[in-house]
Order: sequence, then C-alpha cells, then structure tokens
Amino acid sequence: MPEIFAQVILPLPLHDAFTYRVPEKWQLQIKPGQRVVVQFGAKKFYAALVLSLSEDAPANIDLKEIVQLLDEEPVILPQNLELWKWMAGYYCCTLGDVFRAALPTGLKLESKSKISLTGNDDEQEIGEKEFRILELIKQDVSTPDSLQKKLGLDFSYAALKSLLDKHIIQVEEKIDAKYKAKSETWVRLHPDIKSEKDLLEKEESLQRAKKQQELLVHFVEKTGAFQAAEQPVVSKKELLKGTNFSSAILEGLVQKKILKSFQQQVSRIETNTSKQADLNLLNKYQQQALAEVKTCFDNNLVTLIHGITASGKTEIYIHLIDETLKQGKQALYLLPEIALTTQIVERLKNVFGSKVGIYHSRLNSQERVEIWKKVLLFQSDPGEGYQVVLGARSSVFLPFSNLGLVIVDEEHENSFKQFDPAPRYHARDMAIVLGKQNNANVLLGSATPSYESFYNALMGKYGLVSLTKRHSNVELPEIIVADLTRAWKRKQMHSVLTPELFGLMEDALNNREQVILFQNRRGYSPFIQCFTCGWIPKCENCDVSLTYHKFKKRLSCHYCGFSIAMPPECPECGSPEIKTRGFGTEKIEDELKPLFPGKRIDRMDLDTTRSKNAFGRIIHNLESRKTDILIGTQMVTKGLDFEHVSVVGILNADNLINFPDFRAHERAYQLISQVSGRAGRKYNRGKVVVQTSHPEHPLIELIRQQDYRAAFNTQMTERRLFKYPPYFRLIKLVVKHKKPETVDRAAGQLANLLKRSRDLTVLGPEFPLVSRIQLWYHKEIWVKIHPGLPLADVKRFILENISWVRSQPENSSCMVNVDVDPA
Ligand SMILES: Nc1ncnc2c1ncn2[C@@H]1O[C@H](COP(=O)(O)OP(=O)(O)OP(=O)(O)O)[C@@H](O)[C@H]1O
Ligand SMILES: [Zn+2]
Repeated sequence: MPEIFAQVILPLPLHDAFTYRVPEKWQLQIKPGQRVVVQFGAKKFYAALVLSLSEDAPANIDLKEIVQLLDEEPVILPQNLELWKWMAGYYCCTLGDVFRAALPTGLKLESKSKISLTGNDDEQEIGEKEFRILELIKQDVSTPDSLQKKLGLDFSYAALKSLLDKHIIQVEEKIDAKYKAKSETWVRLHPDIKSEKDLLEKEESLQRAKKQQELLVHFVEKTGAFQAAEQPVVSKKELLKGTNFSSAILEGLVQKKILKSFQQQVSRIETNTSKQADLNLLNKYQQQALAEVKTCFDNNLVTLIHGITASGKTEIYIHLIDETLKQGKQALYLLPEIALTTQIVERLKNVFGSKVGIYHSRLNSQERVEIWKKVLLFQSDPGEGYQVVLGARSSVFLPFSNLGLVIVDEEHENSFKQFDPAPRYHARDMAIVLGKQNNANVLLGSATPSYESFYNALMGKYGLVSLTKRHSNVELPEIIVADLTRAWKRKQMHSVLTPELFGLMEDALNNREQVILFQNRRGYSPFIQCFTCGWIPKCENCDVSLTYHKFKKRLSCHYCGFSIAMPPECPECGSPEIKTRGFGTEKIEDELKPLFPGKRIDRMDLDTTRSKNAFGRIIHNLESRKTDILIGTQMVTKGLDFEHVSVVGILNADNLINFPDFRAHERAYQLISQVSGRAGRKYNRGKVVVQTSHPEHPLIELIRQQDYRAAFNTQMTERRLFKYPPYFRLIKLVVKHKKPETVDRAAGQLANLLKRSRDLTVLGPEFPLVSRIQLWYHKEIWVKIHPGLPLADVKRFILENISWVRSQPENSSCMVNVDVDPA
C-alpha cells in the first residue's frame, strides 16, 4: 500500500496546516473532517482536524505519525471546510483560529498526558533525578506539568524519557471528548419471560416478596405488557415516579431475572411535539415581494428586502423556507443572538415542527453538539436530521450538506460581527460566501438596511425588494421631537421625561396600553462624582469611569467587570456628598415608580437578563400585559412584536448621534427607527417621542420624517468625501501592550511603515476612546483601501509589516489585532 499523509489543522494560532504520516492501520478509515491526536513540538499532544490527505510526502522533513484517530466518521464535511479557508484568508487569521471558533466546545478536545507505572522496575539502575520523579509518580503526581511544579529545577524531560525508555513508566495519552452522550436507565421484561403465562408464574413466585410483586404489577400496568402491541419498556425514572418503590426493590426483580435494566441514550434537546400549523396566507404586498425575491434568485442575485417594521418580513421568510424544504434542501435563518427570542422560535416551530434546530450561545455545550450532529445527520438520514436551523452568528459553521437558502434577518445589526477573538468575521458577509459556495439563495432583510448592503443593492450587485405597508395597514408611528434643554430651563421635566413624553405615557397607560422606553446605558448612573472635590472613581484596569449599580451598591467597570463597594465618603477629601451623574436604566426605573403609582415597570438590560430564563420572562410579562412600562437598552430594539405597545420614548437621542464613530449617524437612525417600530404594530397608529437637546440637528429631522433614503443619501456624501465604506474598505489594526511606551513605539513604527505605500490612506496611530482595557494599552491604526486595489496584496503588505514590527526585540510581546471591515 502506498503511504498516506494527512494535512491537519491544529487548534493554535498558526498559519499552516501540518503534515503527519498516517499509520497503516488507519489508511482505509481516515477521511478529511475527522479528528486525530497528533504530537506537536517536543511534548504536547493536540486533537487536530484532518484537512486533506495525499500520497506525497513533503520532501525535507522527518514526519511524525498520527497518534490516534478519534472519529469513525467526519464531524464536518469537506465543503464546510471551504468556508474556513475563505475566512482565514479574508480576515487575516489562521485556520487554527477558525477551527477554534467553528466547532462547538463539546467537539473540541483536551489533552492531558497522564503518566503511570508499568510495574516493571526489576533492578534497573536509575539516577537521582529519575528516582525523584518515580517517587512522585507513586504518589499520583501524574502529568509532566505537575511534576515540573513539584520538582522545579530538579525536573528534567531527559530523566522522564529515560524512565520511559527503560519501560518503568508509560504515558497514557488520555484525550477524551468532552461530549458524553447522556444516557438513562430503562427497564423491560427479562427475555426469558416470553408469554403471559411465564409472567404469571413469576408473579406467584414473589408471594414472599410483597413489594417486589407490587412493583411487577405496577410495571405491567404501566407498560401494558402482553396487552398492548408496543414494546413493554419504560424508563426507570418514569416507572418509579410518584410511587414508594425504591431502586433496591427494582434491583431485586432484576436479580431474579424477571426484569432487565439497560442504558439508553437520550437527547438533551427538548423534542417538540406541537402540531404543525399551516402557513399564513400572504397579503397582496407580501405576495408581490415574494415574487420579486424569487425573480432575483432566478438571476442568481443576493437579495435585500427592505421592509418597514411590522410589514411581515418574517412571513415571507417562512414561505421561502417552506419552498426550500419541499425541494429537499436545508435552510439557515440567521438572527442576532438577542433577537432569538421565544417569539420567533415558537413561530418557526409551529410551522416546521421537529425539522427545526435552534443554535445560539445560551445553549450548553452538550446541546450544541447535539444540534451539530443532527445537522450533519441530514446528509445520511434526511428524516431525522435538521433541515432548518434558526441560529445566531456561529451557525454559519454548522455542517450543512445540502443548503438551499440562507436568510439574514436584521442584517444591519453589528452584533453579527465578532469583535474578539479572531476570526473577526461578519456573519452576514459569511452567509453570502456560504451561499455562493453551496449554490444557495441568500436573502438579507431589514427595516433599516446597513448602508453597505443598501449601496450594493442600488449598484445592482444585490437584488432589491421593498415592502412599504404594515401588515395591519396601520401607519408607521408619528414621531414627536421633544426639546430637553427647553424643558429643563422651564422646569417642566418629570424626572427624565419631557412633558410631551410624560403626557403621552399617562394617556396610554390610562387606556391600558403599554410603553417602551429606550436608554442606551445600563446601571444606575454612568459615573459618580464627589460634590466637594470633583473626584470620579475609575477602573483599576481600564481607562473608564465606574458605573454605579444601586441594587448591588457597587461601582463596576463595563469593560472588565472590576467592581468595588460604593464608598460612604469621598476617599480623596472625605466629603460624604457623593452625587450620581447621568441616567442608566436602573435609575430610570427607580425614578419612574413614584411618577406612575400602581403601574408595573420592568427593565430589560444585560443586568436583568443574566439568568437563563429572565429574557423569556420579561417578554412573557409584556405579552400578557403584566408589564405596563418596559425600560431597556439596545435589547428592546430587536424584532420584538407586541400588539399593545402604543408609545415609545427615546430618552436621549444625543448620546447616540454624538458618538465618535463614522457609523454613528447610520446607527442612531437604525436604532431609533427600530425601537420606534415597536409602537402601534397592530391596532392604532403609535406615537414615538424622541428627546434631544438639539432638535435642530439635521439627523433628528430625517428621523422625524422617517426618510431612510434621505438619511442614507446625506451619509453617502460624507462617506465618499472622507473615504469610508462603502466607497473604501477599512482595516483596523490595534496594537496592544502592557507598557504605554511600547505601544507608542510599536504603533508608530507600524504606521510609518504602512504610510510608505502611496496607495493606502493610513490614519493614526491614536489612542481610542478607551485606551486601556484590562491592563493592556491600545493604540489604533486605520487603513483605508481604494476599491481598485488588489485586496489580497494589501493584506499581505500589512501582515508583513506587522511581523517585522513584532519581531523587533524592543517590541517583544506586543500584540497586533487585525480587524478587516471593522463594524
Ligand atoms: N400574512 C400574514 N398573516 C397573518 N399575520 C401576519 C401576516 N404578516 C404579518 N403578520 C403579523 O404581523 C406582525 C408583524 O410581522 P413581522 O414580525 O413578520 O414583521 P417584520 O417585518 O419582521 O417586523 P420587524 O422588522 O419590526 O421585526 C406579526 O405579528 C405577524 O404575525
Ligand atoms: Zn475595567
């Protein structure tokens, strides 16, 4: 047999795949997409993934053998790996980075080399160091790491190796998959009992073991043995539930060979047994839009559906998914993490039943592995595998075998972008690549498309379909701009509410309608300050002030989690007068309670949704009208669909508009339109109050007119002028080090090198808004790239210069993150 070599990806930030020899015993079995154990470096073992196989050995080097083959079948398909390669190339990261992001934790493996005695120690000469190692192994110190810890300089790998060579010790390379199938004990009749007569005989034999007899009768009743046609089996849990029988009684029957117990794997995923509902009939606008989308698909176009809030985009998606399933293909429906609420999950499950898998980060790792395997299963067993996945960002990595449709809902959402660690990918853009690679249709949807996507649509690169009517035929809400400065001056404010907003809230609440208030800051107040000396507490690790959380009576950092107790007095001057500054959601909740006595106020932000079910509870309470007023951060803007919300308040639009980011206006427009869109979705036209100190700001006027096109056009002029996307591509480089002088120097060197290219526009280096996070100083360099330039060459040029800067001894341990298309 010719020799076979495997190219494997290691879970390390290394650029290449590495080649190993395949031992003869696995030559017939090994396939790309399987996991293998390999030794890398002198002493480390890793679970790697086979990328490809070949018969040609690389010429120069001495190759190691694969230590172990972990999977019988691939955990990922060759076509899925195409996406990995594309991603690593495009986002300037390594295949190892993609590997770590792609597989669910439960399929990634941990390596622990365990050393044990062989029992073979007959009179061999051993040295001092070998002796000490042996003594420790006898006391169960069993890994090289822990030996090294105990022995310090007395530890030597040579001594360890010598003991191995003498066969006194052995290495058990114990690599175990974290995922273990969950199993349950089940009970059935012992196979010796073949007829009802056998059963009766056994029962009589139990005259002197009353409890056992009773349990046997209970078993027969429960399973209908010899009466019902089905297999008389029941889970142990089910059998003993609500009875006084103990496990010991059951064990007695098993020992007497009357019952038999066995282990059976169970799924951790709740099985949905709900009946499948029919599809809703589309209204005439939706029908028209659906037809247009299909025409675009026929022309092989990625398509953008721009449909106002509550126009019923979801219904169109459901119809498209349905058609995809009828063609026997799979569909992927991507949503931002936070929009994956019970509302949308239920809607999909009602229609597609057990064909739908849900995949997001709130699942535990076991559950994620099961979803992964059921998506994979579709290839061999379409009846059992998942045909539809509703998922967040990382579901682009799932092992689809026959993808026909990819939908990206709320495509403008920047949470589709992974910020840290690498790969810093954008799931919307990856969805488009995934679609291309699989010949699947791609549909992007939003009420406020990202300016990049809308631009692509206007340029004819994407198909464009519009929906301009709400399903209920109710008009988009009326937007009222309220002047904060004027109301403060005239002393008309009710806490944080202008008289306009306060009045509308009172009316709505009196009519049993609901209100949503949006504030983009959580906590009680963004900072506190000593009234006497002006002291403001800051984070120890980051360059930010600490946010006050009243309920916890603590000040905490929203970047690193550092927190301290609220000081009773100013540590600088001793004054007891410490004032809270600004309004977070927690403070607003506090202040509104006395303004609306008897009304139920709830809050939805990161702090109130940490527990697993909190999110669902808040939504349920709003849906069932147990909540009158909901205060929330960005979370309340995402796709929520409630019938009785009639007033929405944006408490401070200026925070959004004045953010120092080239996307600030785009984002402010999106956020305000999205949250406004929660009002008046079904019955009467809703009202939205936008509070601002700058009512004359041009963006505020565009928001008031709800003119997406005009807002887009104004921004495009600026983007073109200042060389921003979609006219130019951006790559952001972040140089990091614990010493500010090193960051300064390295970033300066890098920027100067890049500026030598006359084709590129290089900005910086500059300290970002928050220049120190978790003790690391940051400095940013922005590279603007003309669309005519070959991107791959530009990236290579950047990476080469980064390598050079990092290789300078004075910059040692300096990190540089590369962020392609920063969001
Ligand atoms: N054809 C239809 N038949 C019955 N109900 C519909 C239909 N179309 C839409 N609806 C209902 O109208 C409401 C709004 O629809 P949907 O949530 O799909 O809007 P959307 O366009 O996704 O809005 P948003 O962008 O705000 O998330 C939902 O309650 C939905 O069930
Ligand atoms: Zn911090």
